[in-house]
Amino acid sequence: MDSKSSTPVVALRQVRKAFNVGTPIETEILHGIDLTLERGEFCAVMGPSGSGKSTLLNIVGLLDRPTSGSLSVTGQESTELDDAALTRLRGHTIGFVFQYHHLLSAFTAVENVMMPMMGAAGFQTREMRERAAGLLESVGLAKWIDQPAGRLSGGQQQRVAVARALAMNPALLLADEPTGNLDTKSADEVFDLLRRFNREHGTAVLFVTHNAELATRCDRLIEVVDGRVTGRTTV
Ligand SMILES: Nc1ncnc2c1ncn2[C@@H]1O[C@H](COP(=O)(O)OP(=O)(O)OP(=O)(O)O)[C@@H](O)[C@H]1O
Repeated sequence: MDSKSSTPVVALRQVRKAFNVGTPIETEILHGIDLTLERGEFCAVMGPSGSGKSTLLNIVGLLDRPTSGSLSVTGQESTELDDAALTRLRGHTIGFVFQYHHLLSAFTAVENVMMPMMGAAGFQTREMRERAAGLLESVGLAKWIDQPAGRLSGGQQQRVAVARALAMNPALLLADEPTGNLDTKSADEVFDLLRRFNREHGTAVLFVTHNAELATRCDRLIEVVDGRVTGRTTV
């Protein structure tokens, strides 16, 4: 293994997060999280409601900063970066899928998948469209690429959201209950897609779920309870 591929995709050391809930009162939500995610690892995150899973994902996704501790993403120490550098690192390294797809419903499926590429330098429109169409084909939506996203079913919309998350071929995919709003069949399909991309491209995945059956199909399961990682189970 060369030194680049042996660098973890994510490494958190003693990460704490407190929120101001009315000056000068602070509530600490994450209490010193240590977590490493290697290239190609597919890790489920479970835990009770309110335990801090989304807060953790927002920090790993560089959407929010830790109050203290260190967080490196693909070897770059995020706490040393300014907001513009964080945005660049996020855009090139991390894809997101949420419980609600957050697509722009008036735009077509292919336009939605092109969006992350539009924000990055160096893509020609034709190249973006071809890549987006290829991704939609790979998630089984070749026939729907020019359909407005708002006219697709819930499962189809979530598959568009997966294709959009993969548009920049991210090293890391953060999925916050991506199947939580879907029927069992669509949930299975979306999970299988994430698993397939993980295996084919070595994309590391943090997959927050309340679904114990899907969690057993991941490489690894961690549990967040009261802002601490408690379980470290290999499934
Ligand atoms: N911006 C904020 N300001 C204050 N408190 C916050 C903020 N964001 C989250 N919290 C609090 O942090 C705690 C953890 O919330 P979080 O959303 O991370 O939990 P979760 O484990 O993802 O829950 P769920 O499974 O219900 O989605 C909650 O008590 C929540 O109210």
